[in-house]
Amino acid sequence: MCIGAIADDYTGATDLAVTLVKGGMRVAQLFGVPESPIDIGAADAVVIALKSRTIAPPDAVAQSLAALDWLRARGAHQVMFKYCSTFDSTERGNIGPVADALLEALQAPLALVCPAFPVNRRTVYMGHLFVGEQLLSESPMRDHPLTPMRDSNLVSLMAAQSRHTVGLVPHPVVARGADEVRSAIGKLQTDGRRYAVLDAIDDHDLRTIGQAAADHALITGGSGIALGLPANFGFTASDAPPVRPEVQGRSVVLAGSCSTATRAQIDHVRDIWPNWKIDAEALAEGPDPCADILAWARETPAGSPLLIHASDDPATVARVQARLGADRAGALVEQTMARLATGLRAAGFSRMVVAGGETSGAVVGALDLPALEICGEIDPGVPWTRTLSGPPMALALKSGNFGGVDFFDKAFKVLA
Ligand SMILES: Nc1ncnc2c1ncn2[C@@H]1O[C@H](COP(=O)(O)OP(=O)(O)O)[C@@H](O)[C@H]1O
Ligand SMILES: O=C(O)[C@@H](O)C(=O)COP(=O)(O)O
Repeated sequence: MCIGAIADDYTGATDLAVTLVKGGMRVAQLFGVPESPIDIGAADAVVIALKSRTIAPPDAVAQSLAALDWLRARGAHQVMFKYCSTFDSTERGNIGPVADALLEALQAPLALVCPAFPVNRRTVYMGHLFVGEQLLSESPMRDHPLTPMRDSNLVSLMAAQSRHTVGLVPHPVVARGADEVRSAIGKLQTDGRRYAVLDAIDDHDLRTIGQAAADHALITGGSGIALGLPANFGFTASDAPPVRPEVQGRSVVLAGSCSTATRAQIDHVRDIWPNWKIDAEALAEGPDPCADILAWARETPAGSPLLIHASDDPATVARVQARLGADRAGALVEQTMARLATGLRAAGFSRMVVAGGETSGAVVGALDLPALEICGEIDPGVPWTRTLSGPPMALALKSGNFGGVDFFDKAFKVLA
């Protein structure tokens, strides 16, 4: 195994997996650390997806170290810790604590920090993370239900979460190529820094950084930083046609993401597709709406995909959270989505798009899927996947802010 990756959520894991597949690698994507022997075939890279982004930091560290042990026991040459391209985290973590634990376990002198993903307009300049034209802290990510991002400076964000010191390799150095990057990293190391934030504003920068990181034991970042990694192991970009999951059945979108992109995608189909809006606040009082929603789904004519969503605008989410608490509100919606997913699968909905990282974690957990095969990409960072066990299903786990406005429609058209 050339690369062993640990992703802090399920959508992020498929995002990384498809990047490595496009780089020419055979990739196995697993959910959680396997508890029993699992066949990873001739995988060049294994991505272990955890749902560790917003859990208590000690739990995130323990799960990540267990994943690291599993990957190292199978010969992983280089380890990547994948987190969100918008650095989704809180002051207590979990990016810093997990990175620290991995750094120490691997006895790595320093690890790179680079969430840039330019194709989805996440760039890093002078250590500051931008989403499109806006600083992260001025983007809609400042109102994320679980990880509101109110600072854009990756050096200070990482320093606040980590026990170690953090330096910067600024863009003018990255633009001068891999040798300059290596030497800047060496200087930071000599100064006692254990993390280097790297600027990257386009894919060329990311390939430079990947090249400079060839002998690093640990790399941390978004999927963008993985663009340059397969080449270090002799892989060349795949020109194989995208695999289409050949799965028959009805189509449904389950959306628990309240991100701007998902809300626009919902608006795009809401007047066309049969849809059901889950009232997050009402979930606390009951009754459980799942039976009614499943009956509605079964009775709705099969001609169109269905949309089931809890997504709301920031002001409404804030009101619900003020009443229920952010964690409880999130958990109630996630548990509802999880129950719906199993009921929908049983009712023949075997083509499913799930919008939202935490939501995807809850759904995949309920469907009890140990692994997925990565198929063709729908929009950057979001592939179709196919189940490898149990009833055949095509699943697309969509990061909240990924995908064009017509993503839902486009996803099912690809399968038609
Ligand atoms: N109406 C709502 N009110 C409060 N929380 C909500 C609502 N709808 C969804 N949520 C929660 O918001 C969180 C969204 O996170 P996630 O699924 O990771 O989406 P994203 O990928 O956009 O970050 C989930 O925990 C979800 O259950
Ligand atoms: O890096 C990214 O932006 C994604 O791969 C990702 O991790 C997104 O997380 P969610 O928006 O919570 O799905």
